[in-house]
Amino acid sequence: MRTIKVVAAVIKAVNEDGEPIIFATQRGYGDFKGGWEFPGGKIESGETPQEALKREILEELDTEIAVGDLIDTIEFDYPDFHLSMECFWCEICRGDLVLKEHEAARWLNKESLCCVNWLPADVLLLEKVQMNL
Ligand SMILES: Nc1nc2c([nH]c(=O)n2[C@H]2C[C@H](O)[C@@H](COP(=O)(O)OP(=O)(O)OP(=O)(O)O)O2)c(=O)[nH]1
Repeated sequence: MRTIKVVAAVIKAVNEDGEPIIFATQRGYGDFKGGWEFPGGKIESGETPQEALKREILEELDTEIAVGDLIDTIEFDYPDFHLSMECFWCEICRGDLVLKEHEAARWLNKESLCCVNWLPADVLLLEKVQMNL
């Protein structure tokens, strides 16, 4: 089975009540349309994961991010491919998270984190994100 290498950004911020929140996006096209994910995409040849993530977030959300620590690498078998997805904590440096490709987006806190219909692979990451919010 072919492996697709993807990087994903768990963009963290603080809301007006001082609570930590993270940014989730809903896919606007393709096989997984309507599913919720962490923004990001495929690593191109010659890129580090961090470079790929900065490029993807600039392309998809018109926003510059700082890439922090690796949260986890998710390994998941979809019917047609194996996904290897490196997920990083990120923060916004500049920009307003403009949805250029996604259908919708939400800021989620610890309690609402599991309220959206996450893609199957992402479910494996949620516990770690929740523990560290
Ligand atoms: N970006 C992202 N992709 C995810 C997540 N969870 C998950 O299963 N995926 C899967 C969906 C896609 O098959 C693949 C990411 O590819 P991608 O974001 O480049 O999207 P795509 O296949 O539509 O690619 P393309 O049209 O831009 O080439 O990883 C996630 O949280 N974020």
